[in-house]
Amino acid sequence: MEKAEIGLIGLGVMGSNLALNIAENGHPIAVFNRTTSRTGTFFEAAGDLRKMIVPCTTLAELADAIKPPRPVIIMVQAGQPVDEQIAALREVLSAGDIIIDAGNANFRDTIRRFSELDGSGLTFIGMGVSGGEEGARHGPSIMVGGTEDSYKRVEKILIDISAKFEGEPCAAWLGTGGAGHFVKTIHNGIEYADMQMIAEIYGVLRDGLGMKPKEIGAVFAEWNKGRLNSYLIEITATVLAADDLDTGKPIVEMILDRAGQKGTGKWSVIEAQTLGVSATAIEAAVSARILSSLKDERLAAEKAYGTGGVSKFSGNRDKVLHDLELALFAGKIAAYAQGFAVMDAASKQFGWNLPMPTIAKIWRAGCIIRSQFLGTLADAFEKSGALANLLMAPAFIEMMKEAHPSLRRIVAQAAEAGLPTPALSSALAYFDSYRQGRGTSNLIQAQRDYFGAHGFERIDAPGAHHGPWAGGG
Ligand SMILES: NC(=O)C1=CN([C@@H]2O[C@H](COP(=O)(O)OP(=O)(O)OC[C@H]3O[C@@H](n4cnc5c(N)ncnc54)[C@H](OP(=O)(O)O)[C@@H]3O)[C@@H](O)[C@H]2O)C=CC1
Ligand SMILES: O=C(CO)[C@H](O)[C@H](O)COP(=O)(O)O
Repeated sequence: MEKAEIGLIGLGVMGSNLALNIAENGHPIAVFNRTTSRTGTFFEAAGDLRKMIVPCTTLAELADAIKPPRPVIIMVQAGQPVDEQIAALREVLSAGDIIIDAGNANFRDTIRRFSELDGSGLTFIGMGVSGGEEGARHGPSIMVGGTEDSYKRVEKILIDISAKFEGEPCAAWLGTGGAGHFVKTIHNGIEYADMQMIAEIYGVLRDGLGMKPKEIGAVFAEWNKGRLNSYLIEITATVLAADDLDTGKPIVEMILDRAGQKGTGKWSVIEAQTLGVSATAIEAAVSARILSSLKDERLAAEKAYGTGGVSKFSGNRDKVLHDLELALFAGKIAAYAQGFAVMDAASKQFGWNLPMPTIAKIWRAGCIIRSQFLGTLADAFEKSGALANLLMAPAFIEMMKEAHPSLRRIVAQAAEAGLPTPALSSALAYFDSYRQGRGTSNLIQAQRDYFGAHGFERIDAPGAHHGPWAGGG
């Protein structure tokens, strides 16, 4: 076989599928994995695609198998392993070659890696990839950060392997430096919020309405035909309908209620706070995963407090179901408004000039949060240009006006019933705070001035002022 066009390190879930995707799209690829037996197993299982794949047992072999200038994708665990692979690649690559980190890197690490590679002659790209195993194999959403020129050098391969939405590729250059990994991080933050709000609605259906998994699955399947149409709603319906092969019981009932997390949700929240952007639904989703991990404490607390006060939902069931659908939709709007506000602030802070309509468009297919809603969102950004907040786009004002009364009823009834809805409640509080022209921070300012002489602004005169308590705090 002629030399490969590209190399890939890391044949785990994502790397192996990306490699097959690249090969299937007609690009010969050289592959390497730390545990070499995995490379052999991968190659054996590649079937007809073997003719497009060069399995390598050392990085020197990998470098030698690729036609210069050599692009090499690193798809390993984020963090130290990426630094180790970059250091090892520097020994075997030469000027003009391109290192592409395609894992879920912290964008601050990506920025550091750009500066560490500066002057080395090597080009670096930090690239977010979403879509899980299936996306990697058949078309992920690809978010590229680096110079536009370096993107151009690998654009053909990335476009070929990406998901397509009505023929449009879901891969794009988004900005310099850490832009691609930042956008992927916020994608995941939104993913956390989407998943948490779906889980909260599942909780209301299970504990508030007493429904069984298959019935709940049918509700989600029905919702998937409407405004909530999305990959996450679709898989929720599928998961709820599935039975455990060992016990024959619904599989969800056999799964421990303790959610894992690898860091991107937490990074979203840290960056939102650092940038001074309110992202309460995402914060609540990360916190909910943290609380979920305290299984033993939660069991002890249930024993201490009992479940007294936890009651069923009342009222007409069809009406409650309709409210739940709209509540989830309203919560989704608030979470996306927050995620895009965080990206807007980061774009300004880091000078990325992030293209919001493009981001919404490349998330319409391939990625975990793909949905019909993202098309509406892309339209809103295209029509409105720069938006202070998605909640101010005319189409979203209309949608939120219709949906927020349902969110209010569901959050209120869930609170009465003793059912936790942290992300939905936070989304509602965010919306109510955002649309409240006269808030309550005047009192906070008065308190701050009282105890710390911090001063406050007056509504009727410019400048800094102190209250009549000055000197007495
Ligand atoms: N799974 C998913 O849905 C998604 C994952 N990602 C990101 O993609 C990246 C890879 O994830 P995924 O494929 O799921 O992970 P896996 O656990 O399936 O595979 C991890 C890979 O990393 C390699 N690796 C781990 N540590 C080292 C090291 N110190 N040096 C060299 N290689 C190492 C492993 O090699 P070995 O076989 O030798 O252990 C293996 O090839 C991560 O950054 C992840 O966050 C991004 C989008 C979706
Ligand atoms: O990037 C992804 C999806 O977009 C990965 O699946 C990621 O692992 C999800 O995050 P976490 O493991 O923290 O739930």
